[in-house]
Amino acid sequence: MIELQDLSFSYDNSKTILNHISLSFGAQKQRVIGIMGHNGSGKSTLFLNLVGILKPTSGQILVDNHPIKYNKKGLRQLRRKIGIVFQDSDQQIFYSIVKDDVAFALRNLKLPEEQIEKRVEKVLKQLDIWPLRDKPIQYLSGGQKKRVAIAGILVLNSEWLLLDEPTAGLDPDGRQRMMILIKQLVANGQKVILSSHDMDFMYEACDYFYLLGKGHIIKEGTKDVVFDDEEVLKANKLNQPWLIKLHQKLGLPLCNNSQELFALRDHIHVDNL
Ligand SMILES: Nc1ncnc2c1ncn2[C@@H]1O[C@H](COP(=O)(O)OP(=O)(O)OP(=O)(O)O)[C@@H](O)[C@H]1O
Repeated sequence: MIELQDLSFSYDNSKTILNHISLSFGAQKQRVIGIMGHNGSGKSTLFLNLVGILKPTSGQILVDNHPIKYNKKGLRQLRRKIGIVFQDSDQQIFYSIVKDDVAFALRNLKLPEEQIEKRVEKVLKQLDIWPLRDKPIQYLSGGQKKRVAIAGILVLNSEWLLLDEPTAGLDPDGRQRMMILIKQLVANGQKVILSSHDMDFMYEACDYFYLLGKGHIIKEGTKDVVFDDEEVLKANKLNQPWLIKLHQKLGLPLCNNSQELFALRDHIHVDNL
């Protein structure tokens, strides 16, 4: 469990980005947690606090009941527990060749080379980038780079994965692959925290949500609770997911995804269309 206790953060003293936030990720056995908020609401800042790159101005973060330690050893332990995939893949790609980049963190951990090769191969195949293994990273597309960045974190097999805008810049196929990957991670027992402006993606991928605005958690809950109020979403520059709109405006059952909705087609009747 990751617990934020009265956490505040500001980059300089002029503006508080996160303001006395207390919450527990994973307390209710959620597997995929969505952080929503408009541009500049502090989602990435929150993620950077969770992985110890930024340190709270006040308050603290506990991981499995232990406060984060900001020394070298403490941060190394934290990285094995919580992995982050940044919004901008270039921020976390170091090596020039795909397979070396993905192996980087494992080599730092001084694992046996044979084990490293096996883990790298498994992850590259899982993400469908095995054929790119010997390619220099600078020749990859944005979507391919994103997958390399994800691979570099997946090999660590951390309990928690933070995905900051994982669908940004991806085509519909890449978006669909990302959804499948999240489901695979959950099936593998891992937990995910993700942020995105793609409300339809968030709706389908996540089982619990936090809406961040003006430094506070404005709303939290399951999809039926958090997407219920269109005005609150609008005020935070977010759209209602289309499945919620169909439910609210046409009285259709609230479905978790399009397949669930289409499976109902013989049983639903829409008046006044
Ligand atoms: N390194 C920094 N120094 C000073 N201010 C920063 C820094 N990084 C971010 N900020 C400010 O902190 C606020 C929150 O930014 P952050 O990137 O966390 O928001 P976000 O919700 O992730 O936004 P987006 O949806 O655009 O990715 C913004 O006002 C931003 O300008």
